[in-house]
Amino acid sequence: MTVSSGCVDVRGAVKRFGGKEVIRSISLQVERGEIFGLLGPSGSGKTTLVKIIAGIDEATNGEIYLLGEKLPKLAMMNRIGYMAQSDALYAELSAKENLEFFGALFGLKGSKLKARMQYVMELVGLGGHLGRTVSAYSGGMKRRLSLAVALMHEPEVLILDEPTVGIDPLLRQSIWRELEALGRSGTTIIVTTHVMDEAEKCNRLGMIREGRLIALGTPADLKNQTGGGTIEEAFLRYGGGQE
Ligand SMILES: Nc1ncnc2c1ncn2[C@@H]1O[C@H](COP(=O)(O)OP(=O)(O)OP(=O)(O)O)[C@@H](O)[C@H]1O
Repeated sequence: MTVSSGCVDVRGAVKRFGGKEVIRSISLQVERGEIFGLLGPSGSGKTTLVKIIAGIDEATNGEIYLLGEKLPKLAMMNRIGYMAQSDALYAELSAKENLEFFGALFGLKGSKLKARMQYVMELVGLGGHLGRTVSAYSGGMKRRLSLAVALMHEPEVLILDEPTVGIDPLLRQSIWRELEALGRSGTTIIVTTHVMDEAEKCNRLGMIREGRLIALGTPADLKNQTGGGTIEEAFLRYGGGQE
């Protein structure tokens, strides 16, 4: 048996939908406690790749290891927090009921469940809105609640698909501070974005275009290698622009 290196180890991942190859042999490793950003234009394959890493979708070819285990593996779901691009919440229930439901799925109950609910809601700036029905939440509040849900069971690996869309700059900053703190405490974070200032906050970045990984490195390395401009310029230099 091959031993996988890193906390997340993607080896030659390929994904085809029908005849169309949307992930074209991507390999990358993410270390424990790293914040790894996937940057790329709309339709480049970011969501498809993170779904494969989260074990929600299966690669057509290639191997994915998470925390040393080869995917797919059902037991890994307890160790992963996944926040999808569209919010998977029960609109007719309150935030508290949503958190209780998802918490229960991960075996949380009693005082632990309650404490965790309070903690994650404070973290995303929704401390005062536990009792409110989700249908009365704004788009940004739903995003924040989705993040709170993903954090409920203290996952070792957190996979976030465009977590800050629709969230105002101030709260976005505070969420990023929390992500950085989670990273420092050992949580591994994979985040997709097309916001350049968020890309700057990642420890390392993978730039994706048309299903291919076109560059991989720290934001500073990627900028230096392309003449010291911005991340956006680096992305274009690596050939990341839209056709
Ligand atoms: N279930 C599916 N069936 C067929 N094609 C799909 C499916 N899911 C994704 N695709 C295609 O795969 C490609 C990559 O899509 P994906 O959603 O991964 O891109 P993305 O980089 O996350 O884009 P965005 O930033 O807009 O979310 C697109 O061409 C998309 O149409």
